[in-house]
Amino acid sequence: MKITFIGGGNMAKALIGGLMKRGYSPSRMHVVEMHKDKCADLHNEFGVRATTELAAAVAHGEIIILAVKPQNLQEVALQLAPLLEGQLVISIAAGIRTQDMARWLGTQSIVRCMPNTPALIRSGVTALYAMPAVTPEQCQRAESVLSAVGSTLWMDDEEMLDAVTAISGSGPAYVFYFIEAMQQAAFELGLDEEQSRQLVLDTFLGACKLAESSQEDVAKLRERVTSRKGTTESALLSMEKNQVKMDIVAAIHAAAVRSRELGDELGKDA
Ligand SMILES: NC(=O)C1=CN([C@@H]2O[C@H](COP(=O)(O)OP(=O)(O)OC[C@H]3O[C@@H](n4cnc5c(N)ncnc54)[C@H](OP(=O)(O)O)[C@@H]3O)[C@@H](O)[C@H]2O)C=CC1
Ligand SMILES: O=C(O)[C@@H]1CCC=N1
Repeated sequence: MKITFIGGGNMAKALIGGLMKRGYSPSRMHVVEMHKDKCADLHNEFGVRATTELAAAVAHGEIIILAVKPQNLQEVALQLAPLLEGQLVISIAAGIRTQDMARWLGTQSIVRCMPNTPALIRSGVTALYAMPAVTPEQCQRAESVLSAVGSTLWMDDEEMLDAVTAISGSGPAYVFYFIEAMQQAAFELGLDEEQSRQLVLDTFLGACKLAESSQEDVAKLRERVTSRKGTTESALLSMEKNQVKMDIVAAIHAAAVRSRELGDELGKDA
């Protein structure tokens, strides 16, 4: 399957890198990127053909992946519309609804999905939504691309993609933020950089593996770490006092609101 990415930024790179680790040949992937220096970087890093010219790259692709910022999507879709020859279009853009893309692109063969950056190491998770006109075979094609870089799940209700964006699309950033906080604390407590990296990352990996392998609720696993009058209790009491959990929940709601706002603001014709 030949894939053309429009937009060669962070997420396109994560998908290209992940697909290559899965064995996709770089010759099957073309990228249209508006910055010449980024085209050169993409070619040097992945060996893919990267160009500023839309037409030839679109003709090459059996699947077109829209990987530009939501703010650039309408412009790209309008340029793309006359070049399409029945290809499946997959959008990874946050917020932008399929009915708006269909109007701009002049096709209903559209799958909207939300991957995340761990796709680079084939540990991503992607939720997908297909417009009703997308055939089962096209759904299978979309799934085979995204499942090459991690797990996948289909959504019946497109609105749920705003929630997915807030949870797993943006989610790696929340995890990195927590890791940064723990590394700062480790440094302040006198551990060196290498020691903090090992202790913090192995703690995250170990806790996630334990949660994944356990049938129990994560709250139960947390309670098991928390000895009465012990160290964890002190930390968790401090977090509760500072409403850390409530703040995290509120922050994730803000991300979902932003996803819906992007759809409302950018879905209107300019
Ligand atoms: N980053 C992430 O973790 C995730 C991102 N997404 C979605 O993926 C999309 C891309 O995000 P991300 O990779 O982070 O963004 P980036 O800004 O890193 O990448 C987009 C690239 O496309 C370029 N571009 C803009 N207009 C055009 C055009 N007309 N033709 C070709 N290239 C163009 C941009 O240039 P310039 O910078 O000048 O605009 C930029 O280099 C977004 O819609 C985002 O919502 C989805 C899941 C996760
Ligand atoms: O921050 C963003 O808008 C994009 C979508 C999900 C992750 N990054």
